[in-house]
Amino acid sequence: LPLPPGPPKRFLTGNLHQLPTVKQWLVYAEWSKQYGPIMTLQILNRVTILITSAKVALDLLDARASIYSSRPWTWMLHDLAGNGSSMFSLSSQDPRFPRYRKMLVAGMNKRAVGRYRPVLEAALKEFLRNIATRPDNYESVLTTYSGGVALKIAYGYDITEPVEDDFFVQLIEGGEGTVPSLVQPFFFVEAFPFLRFLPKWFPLATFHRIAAAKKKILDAMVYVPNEWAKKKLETNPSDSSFFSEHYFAKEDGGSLSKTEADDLMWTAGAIYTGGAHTTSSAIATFLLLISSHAQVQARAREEIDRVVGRGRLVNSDDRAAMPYLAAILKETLRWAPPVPQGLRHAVIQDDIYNGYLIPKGSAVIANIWAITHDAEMYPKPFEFDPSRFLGDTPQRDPAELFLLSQTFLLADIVVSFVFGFGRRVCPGATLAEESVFLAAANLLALFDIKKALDTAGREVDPMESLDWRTGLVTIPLNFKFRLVPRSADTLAAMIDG
Ligand code: HEM
Repeated sequence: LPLPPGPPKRFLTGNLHQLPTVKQWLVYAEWSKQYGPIMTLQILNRVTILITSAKVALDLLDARASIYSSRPWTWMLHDLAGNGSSMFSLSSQDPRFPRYRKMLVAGMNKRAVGRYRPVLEAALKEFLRNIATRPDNYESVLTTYSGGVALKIAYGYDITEPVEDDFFVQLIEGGEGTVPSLVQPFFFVEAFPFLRFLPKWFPLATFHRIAAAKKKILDAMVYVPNEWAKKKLETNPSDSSFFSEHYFAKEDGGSLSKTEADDLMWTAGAIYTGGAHTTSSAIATFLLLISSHAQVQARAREEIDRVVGRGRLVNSDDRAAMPYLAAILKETLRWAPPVPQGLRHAVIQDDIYNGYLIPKGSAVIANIWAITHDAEMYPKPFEFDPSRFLGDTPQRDPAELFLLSQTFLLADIVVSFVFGFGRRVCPGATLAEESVFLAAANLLALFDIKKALDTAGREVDPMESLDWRTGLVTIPLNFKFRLVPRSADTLAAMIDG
């Protein structure tokens, strides 16, 4: 059977010459207009299947999740950079996979997230104080918010002031883009593994030097917080976090086995690294969109004032009473999904779909951005229109949570599109939605979110200079907005109190 169609290949190197280096999700979406919703990208002996429609993604990654939930193995990431034990890289057939997922799901499901409420509320106040004074620095302020929540939940770590000097914040910021830099460009060692025996000093062995530099960063992101958390628990065993709960979980009060300690290190690391940049991307997009859609903003604020009044911050219990804000957040995630091409899946056995062969071991990329911009499912996909999720015939929620049993998918949720697919669906989705809701609702409650002004005092369209970061997690770059407190007294009382 043939492979799915795709751009024409060259002898031996296949599509190497066409491999996009920036904003791949846009390029793949463009190709799909010519080659259809399932395509092949072949580089030497490595096959990648690109999916750009919801139907194909759900047919394969959800309906056939038992064979499509692995990760492609790469020499650079798994072997040379030593990241094979990470949750994000682990094969679905590895015996650690169900153990990791079980720990993460138990630690990040709805009930668990409810217990983290005080953490979220403290981080929220810190965030509101920071964004009020440094709106132009939104990227760093947002990373501190989402990274701070993740660090506190994972390890019980409190970010220190000034945040620019906080070692863990720097680790998060420095770690951004490390994994994509190992898997997105094509390294010849992937096709010719014997190259890994080249000595490290050999002039053509640049890949060795890249892998070694990235290994340092990736190791630091897991080992350093792990050692910090262990030390902290020696002096303060009552501290509560994902880490401490597992550290003291032995019924007989004994210490963890090597395997248990390793599992804990990698799962806590997954919360830290998974949570650091994703939520911040969604909130940045919210700021971009809401600052340029005054009517949507006014309607959302009216809803918040009606439900909460002006005397307190919005909290998680208010969420159910705010359908319009819920629609805005769905539309934000649809308009710019934070992980636009998802994480690569891999298929563990030969499969056949619509007369095409999907060979065992192929990487499978479901282009989430293309799916949420499919005009058949979301008419006028480039318009920001929260009302598409309201009324009698709402369009499909791109981040819908379905409750399923723990045993079936090793997650208590299956989420459509924005949070990924099948057995790899994002275990942090509930926490993410909660953190984004709190930030968005309170920004609206406390500030008029306006377009920035130029030197002549005219409003600047934030879309004019807009760009997007290339990487696993994207974020809108180079836009400006203004936060005008609705009442300076209320603001001070709420966020300092
Ligand atoms: C708006 C915020 C977020 C978005 C859009 C998002 C999206 C995603 C996506 C698309 C995947 C890949 C799923 C797949 O392979 O099909 C993923 C995986 C993952 N996410 Fe998230 N995520 C978000 C927030 C978070 C948070 C807050 C955490 C942790 C606290 C987290 C932890 C993880 C982990 C550990 C994985 C790997 C799961 C696995 O490999 O089995 N994410 N996320």
